[in-house]
Amino acid sequence: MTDPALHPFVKGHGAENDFVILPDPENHLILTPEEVARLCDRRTGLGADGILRAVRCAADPEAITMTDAEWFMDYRNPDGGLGAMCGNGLLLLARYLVDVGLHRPGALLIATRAGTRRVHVPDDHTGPVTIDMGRPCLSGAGGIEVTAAGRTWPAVHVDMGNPHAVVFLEDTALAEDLRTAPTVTPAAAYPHGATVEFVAARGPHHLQLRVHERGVGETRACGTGACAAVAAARAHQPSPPLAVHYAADLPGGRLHIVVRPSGAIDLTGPAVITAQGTVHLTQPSDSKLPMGAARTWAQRGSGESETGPFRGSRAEHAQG
Ligand SMILES: N[C@H](CCC[C@H](N)C(=O)O)C(=O)O
Repeated sequence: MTDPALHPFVKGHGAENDFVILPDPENHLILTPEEVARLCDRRTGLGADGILRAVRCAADPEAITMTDAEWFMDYRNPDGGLGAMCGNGLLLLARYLVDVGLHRPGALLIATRAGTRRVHVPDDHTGPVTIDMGRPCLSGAGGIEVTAAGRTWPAVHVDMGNPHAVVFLEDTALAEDLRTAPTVTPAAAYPHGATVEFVAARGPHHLQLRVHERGVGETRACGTGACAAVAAARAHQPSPPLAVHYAADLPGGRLHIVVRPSGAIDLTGPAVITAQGTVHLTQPSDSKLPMGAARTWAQRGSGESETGPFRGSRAEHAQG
């Protein structure tokens, strides 16, 4: 008899920005803020910069009316808050869906609270993944300031589907200790908080970043943050006649940003699955999935599963 509170999970990261994926195709799980905080705790839980619940849009009456995507990324911050959009998380979720045969490699649409994003996943299970992140929005509050380590700097507001305040420094070390959240003013401009990027230019198309993420803390990398930094760096430039490639170096690794003539931004980065298993959920799902149903990682690529929760062949999901 399986414990109904046990649920399959997959762990992974993009440039060391790490996440727990909870497959929940039929939208059964009830994730409370307390459950999310416990799962993300690096001692009492699995440890992560966020939770990605993967839900078939067909199982969410609201989602199915708003998107052509087959899957919805329900992103949660470790403080228990809902997240609208997560670049590194979306890279990882797309890799997971392709690697376990739930979607064919190539282009796939994934719905988020910030809208639907088109993702490209190579069929080699290891190469970098790319997201069309859409156009950044720099309009909105002016006079943004960020205070950290007792110093205050002007900042550029960028919306990537989630809010960012970007500070340019000679050296990112000047931000000093980011274990305390920077203060962003005016507070009214960010009623639900903001992710703060500290950026140093290392070349005309090469940025170095440190990021303090809303609801998380300082992370090793931030996909939407890297895009926001590039958008802020180009705040006074017109869209380029040809695509422009930026390298964004973060403590956890390099992300690649391409600014297209349309003004839309592509994010390309690594997506590495590191573990799978089962986890005890204190809010047991009413899932019908017997524990043994967890699609094993070893089955990836076959597309066939006798027991997986997402039964069916790769061909069946090919229409996805
Ligand atoms: N925690 C932030 C989002 C950061 C997402 C970051 N991990 C990324 O890769 O984009 C928020 O609540 O807006």
